[in-house]
Amino acid sequence: MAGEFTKARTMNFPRTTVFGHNVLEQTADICRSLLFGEDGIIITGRNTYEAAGKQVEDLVSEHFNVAPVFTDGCDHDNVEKAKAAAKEMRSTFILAIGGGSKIDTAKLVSNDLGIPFVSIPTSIAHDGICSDRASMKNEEGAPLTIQACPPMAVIADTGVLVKAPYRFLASGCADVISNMTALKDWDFARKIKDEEFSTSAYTMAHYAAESLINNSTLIKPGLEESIWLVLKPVIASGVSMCIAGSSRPTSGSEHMFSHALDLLHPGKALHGEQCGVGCIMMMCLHGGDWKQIRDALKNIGAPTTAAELGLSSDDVVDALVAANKVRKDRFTILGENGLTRNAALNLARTTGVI
Ligand SMILES: NC(=O)C1=CN([C@@H]2O[C@H](COP(=O)(O)OP(=O)(O)OC[C@H]3O[C@@H](n4cnc5c(N)ncnc54)[C@H](OP(=O)(O)O)[C@@H]3O)[C@@H](O)[C@H]2O)C=CC1
Ligand SMILES: O=C(CO)COP(=O)(O)O
Ligand SMILES: [Zn+2]
Repeated sequence: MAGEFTKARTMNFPRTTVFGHNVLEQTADICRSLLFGEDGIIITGRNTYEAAGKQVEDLVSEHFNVAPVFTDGCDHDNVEKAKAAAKEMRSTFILAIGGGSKIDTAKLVSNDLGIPFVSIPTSIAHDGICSDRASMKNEEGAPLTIQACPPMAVIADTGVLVKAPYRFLASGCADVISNMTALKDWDFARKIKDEEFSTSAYTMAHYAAESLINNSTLIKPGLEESIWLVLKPVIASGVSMCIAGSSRPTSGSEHMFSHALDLLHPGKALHGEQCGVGCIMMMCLHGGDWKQIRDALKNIGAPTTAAELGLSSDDVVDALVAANKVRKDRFTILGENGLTRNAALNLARTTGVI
């Protein structure tokens, strides 16, 4: 006889996602349609205020009373600073205008204070612009991923994004392409460990990565059309995490390699760039088409070698050996014991990473 049915899930998604040319101009209307109260804060940075923050402030101030709060990276002090400003302003909403650090700060403030936020990216260096997960640094500077709120709305203006340094876009593409090995790891963990699995999250994350691989020759610097091609997969990748209720569809052994690099050799390369190179190597371990991953990254202009990441051969081998210890509860192709130094060296050499 079947047991009692006990399954239950909550999925939180962005309610409105607007992207394309000049969509920034819709910000006030979107805030009004979401029935935001009168007062709000803008979490932004010095560069990103210039790139879009000031424009948004001007656009919404006819209807709302908003004040910018300038933050740096997403850490405890910056989150507390933004929280204090939101409380002082009796803020009923937050506009996060910037890269991942500003959007992640807003996710945490929104979660802690129970007020909605709008994600207005000025660059797309990874797939966190519309996900419900925030990445912050702990007191030792080590990265920490926290379940938080997804944005109530995403407003991604291709005219703004095309002006950001191209390196960010290439990194964002690499982060999404790296879903390919995260998904193989997830399938592997389902088979070996009977891990909970979501076909819908899998399919969405896979579509996102495949679409960027297929369009890789069309993604170029200075082209608004390229941003357009990248946005939907990036959003889909974020939504796949909201469906799964974890980063499982988008973060596997390749992300563990990147997290290991952040711990051992911080600040050398961007998150997505590291995940892309990790994906080449982990795809080889899975026995998959790693050359397809490498070629797509090359077409886009993302790094495919240690040297392009600013790393030595030893740095890469160290991170490969450490990768399985980064998140022990996430089973991947690296297994429980990880790679030996020799195996790591062979893998990095075989794939031309070193
Ligand atoms: N939530 C998630 O899933 C993930 C989150 N992360 C987190 O995201 C953060 C990194 O995010 P990332 O997006 O790389 O960038 P950041 O928010 O750190 O921004 C990087 C730099 O780029 C500048 N910048 C951004 N947009 C523009 C623009 N249009 N023109 C000129 N300069 C610009 C920023 O300026 P300014 O100083 O004004 O902000 C900043 O100096 C880290 O905190 C990391 O931990 C990483 C991976 C996944
Ligand atoms: O970067 C992510 C997805 O691209 C999130 O992954 P983590 O949960 O490993 O931080
Ligand atoms: Zn990532």
